[in-house]
Amino acid sequence: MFAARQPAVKSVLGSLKSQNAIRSFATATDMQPTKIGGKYTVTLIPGDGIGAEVSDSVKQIFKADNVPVQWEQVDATGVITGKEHPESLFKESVLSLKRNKVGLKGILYTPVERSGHQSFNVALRQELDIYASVVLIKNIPGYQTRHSGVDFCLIRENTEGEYSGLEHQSVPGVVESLKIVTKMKSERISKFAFAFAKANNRKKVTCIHKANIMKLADGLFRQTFHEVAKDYPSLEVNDLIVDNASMQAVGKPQQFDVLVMPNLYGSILSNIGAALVGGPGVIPGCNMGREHAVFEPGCRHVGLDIKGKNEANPTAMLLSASMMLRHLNLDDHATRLSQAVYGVIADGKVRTRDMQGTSTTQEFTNAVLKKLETL
Ligand SMILES: NC(=O)C1=CN([C@@H]2O[C@H](COP(=O)(O)OP(=O)(O)OC[C@H]3O[C@@H](n4cnc5c(N)ncnc54)[C@H](O)[C@@H]3O)[C@@H](O)[C@H]2O)C=CC1
Ligand SMILES: O=C(O)CCC(=O)C(=O)O
Ligand SMILES: [Mg+2]
Repeated sequence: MFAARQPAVKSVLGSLKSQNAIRSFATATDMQPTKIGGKYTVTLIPGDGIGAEVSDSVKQIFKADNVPVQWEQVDATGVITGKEHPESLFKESVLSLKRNKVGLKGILYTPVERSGHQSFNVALRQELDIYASVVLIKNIPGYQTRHSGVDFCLIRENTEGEYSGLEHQSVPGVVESLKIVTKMKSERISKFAFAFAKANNRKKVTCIHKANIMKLADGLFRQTFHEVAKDYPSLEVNDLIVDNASMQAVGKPQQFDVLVMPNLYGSILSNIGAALVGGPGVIPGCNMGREHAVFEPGCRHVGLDIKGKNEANPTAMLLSASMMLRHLNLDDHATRLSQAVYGVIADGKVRTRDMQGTSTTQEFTNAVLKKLETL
């Protein structure tokens, strides 16, 4: 069914093909978004930093293109203003996502200081069990970077590993930080990666780990990966230590196809991957679970330094929104949106500062709106 609806722009964004597979995987696991009066209700969490600006770009474009989505916006924040503790808004955003099953999200700020609260981004992924982070790293047509021929996909375990948040001080000056790796979660993320690779005609799945040092934790992840691999004999399989993988990603990224890894390595490699093809402002992503799907920029940066400056690149949020539309079976709107965004970048006249341009967020949005009229 999904193969028959291959989007016309697949040569522009091969990842759209991958998005079909993300959707088919999700659909197979019983996910039913809220739909009222022909419109999907989608939770929108703009997030902190540049979140409001890039979400506004999505809202303007959805409205102009008559996308049948109505937003249920929750202005959750990780910033403590002194007036109100952000916990209640965070809980509201989780409830909204549980109701609607589908969300579009910016990034919530997490204080670095010890007295600060836990990451709401991480808590949300754990609460909804959206266990598979999918980030697509692919050259953008018309935007030249050091490497061409980059096209790989990061599948990252999203709910445990180094992000378990379990730390304690045994005695003053000695801290233990627990990295949790379970057989069950290693198995399901490996299965997701292989199913994803097969559905997208990918050829190779690489497990990224540090099993030479973390023999028990990463050893379990790696061993489980190889056990699951036996069910997919048509796919090439290998594994790579994360340090080497980082070096290879910078030096020869064309060798990568689908990579599967524990949580922290996914954060690092998604940042390296972003830098390979255009930066944090252009990488879309999604977080898939059995029941919920939350779409968010793949590089996951809050961008407090450019908040309110009309400077942010909305591409990552727009392409995440396009992935979301495909997940909702709104393929035509999804394709129009990604085609318009890629078209504007390829034209080369309107680009934001992170892509060496001078255009503002709103000017980029206006250019996408104009491009949509031509499609
Ligand atoms: N209090 C403040 O004003 C600031 C605090 N921070 C600290 O940084 C932490 C989080 O920051 P990080 O994750 O390190 O990275 P980040 O959120 O600072 O982002 C990394 C870089 O990518 C840029 N960027 C991200 N998305 C972009 C987009 N769509 N378009 C253009 N540029 C984009 C940002 O402007 C920044 O230069 C915060 O938790 C905070 O501790 C960072 C900056 C300012
Ligand atoms: O939640 C946060 O504040 C940052 C987490 C992060 O770096 C990530 O999820 O990649
Ligand atoms: Mg990160």
